[in-house]
Amino acid sequence: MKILSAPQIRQADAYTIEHEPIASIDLMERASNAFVDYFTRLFGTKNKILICCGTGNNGGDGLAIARLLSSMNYEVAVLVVRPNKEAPGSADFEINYRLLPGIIPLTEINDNTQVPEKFNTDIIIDAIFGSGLSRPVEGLYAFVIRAINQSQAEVVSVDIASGLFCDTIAAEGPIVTPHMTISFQLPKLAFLLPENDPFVGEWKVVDIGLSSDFIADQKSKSHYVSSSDIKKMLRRREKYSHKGTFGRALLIGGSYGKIGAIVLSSRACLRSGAGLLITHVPQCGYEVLQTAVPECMVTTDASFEYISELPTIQNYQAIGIGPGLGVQEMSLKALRELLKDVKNPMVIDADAINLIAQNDDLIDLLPANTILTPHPKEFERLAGPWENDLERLDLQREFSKKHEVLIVLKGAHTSVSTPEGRVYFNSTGNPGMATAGSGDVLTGILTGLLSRGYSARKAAILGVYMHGLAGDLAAEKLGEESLIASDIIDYLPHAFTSVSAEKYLIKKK
Ligand SMILES: NC(=O)C1=CN([C@@H]2O[C@H](COP(=O)(O)OP(=O)(O)OC[C@H]3O[C@@H](n4cnc5c(N)ncnc54)[C@H](OP(=O)(O)O)[C@@H]3O)[C@@H](O)[C@H]2O)[C@H](O)CC1
Ligand SMILES: [K+]
Repeated sequence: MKILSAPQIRQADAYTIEHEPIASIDLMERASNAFVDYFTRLFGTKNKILICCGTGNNGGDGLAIARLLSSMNYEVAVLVVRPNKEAPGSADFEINYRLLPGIIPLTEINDNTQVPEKFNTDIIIDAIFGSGLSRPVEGLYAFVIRAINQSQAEVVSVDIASGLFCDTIAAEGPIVTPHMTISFQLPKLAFLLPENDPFVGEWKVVDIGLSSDFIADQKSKSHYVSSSDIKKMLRRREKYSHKGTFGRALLIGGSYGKIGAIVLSSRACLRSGAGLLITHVPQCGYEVLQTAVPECMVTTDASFEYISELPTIQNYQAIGIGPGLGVQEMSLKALRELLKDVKNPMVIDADAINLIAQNDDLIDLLPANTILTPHPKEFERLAGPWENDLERLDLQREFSKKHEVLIVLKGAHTSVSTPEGRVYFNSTGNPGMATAGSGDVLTGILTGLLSRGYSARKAAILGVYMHGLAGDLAAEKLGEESLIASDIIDYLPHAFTSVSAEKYLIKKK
């Protein structure tokens, strides 16, 4: 799913009005109906609702939503914020203003003295500003937004929190801090920047039927990975296949006290479809691996405690290195040798990333399209510091372009950047997955998918999605609090089957 900028969204709006064709007031009605449809699934008629409206089209939506909810027996009141008494609202705001039934209490606020300290209601629907915000909020609007934020009510924003820009980090000036945002058609970039989290809350995108042709034609550097994107990517295991067909994978890692990391990667790699897995560990890991993962073959290093040398690396479709590796001098030497010899894209994680960050010569040795999977601290070691999330995103894109690698920056909505400078935000996963070993599992999945013959871009997007989906399915059963990395592996089969089952059902129809 593409992420469009605020001007592109405005153009999509105009294009739809002209080419569907549909009157702009009817498009507003469609958007308001889509909002109400989702809202009424969450909140019953017992709630007292206050709808705070600006006088642009976001406010117009607010008025239409008030009318629709009132017709469904919700107890609704409307507050219009209009600093200049004489200034008319947008054309569609004014139409909906005239259509507002008399039974809905309507208050207009024109100056600061009229703003209550806080609002006494169960739910506030925030429709002051939407995608048309053009500058930070001040004056009367700021007073109202502060009162909204101080209220005990559940706050639901229409399209985007009032005061938040669609395409960037939070500006100066007050911004509504909603519990939920119900947004139109496409996610906004602002929803995916962690520091905006207080101004987004939970979010849901509802379809309002903007032209899909127009959206398909738009250029966008940012994408939100949806389940339908994933269904298109997932391959079927062919009937006439054998374990060689699915590729040979090699994992390198583990050190004394950290063999568990490479065990997790190995198990996840096999669960992600690798035909054959060889895991290279220091001698202390031999028995552990053979016992914990009987499906993989194990080669051992000359060293007992650390990786100090390379195994044979020919004939592998994919190599992953890093989990549990440590940053010993001898492991650095082995990594350097590996990077000099290897030709295919690899997966680089954990201490292998740290070693690359500490040794400037290594980054240029990485084969094109190698996937690196840093968490933010590791990425900072690689690419340097940033001021805010938007800068971090730019840094990630630039790093990928400059070094021709994919960066999987782990976190909520893990972002995958490609050498072309595109960024794909993941839509699965939960806070329960912030647990020891979760990253080792991801490395195994990515190595497994690469060995299956997926391109690096597809392996990264698909792998991150499946990792998150397995975590979500595990959390559904086990809860987020107790989730451990092994649970993610245990639920990987369910993740793959849930996506592929849907995919093949669609194909058969
Ligand atoms: N395509 C869609 O998704 C649809 C969206 N709809 C809804 O429309 C809004 C966008 O509406 P728009 O009228 O463009 O913008 P807003 O309602 O957000 O606000 C515009 C007015 O507010 C003024 N403004 C902007 N920033 C400030 C500020 N900081 N202080 C005071 N006033 C401000 C702006 O004035 P300018 O001076 O900038 O011209 C406008 O007067 C979208 O979010 C959806 O909710 C449609 O209903 C359906 C299709
Ligand atoms: K809003």
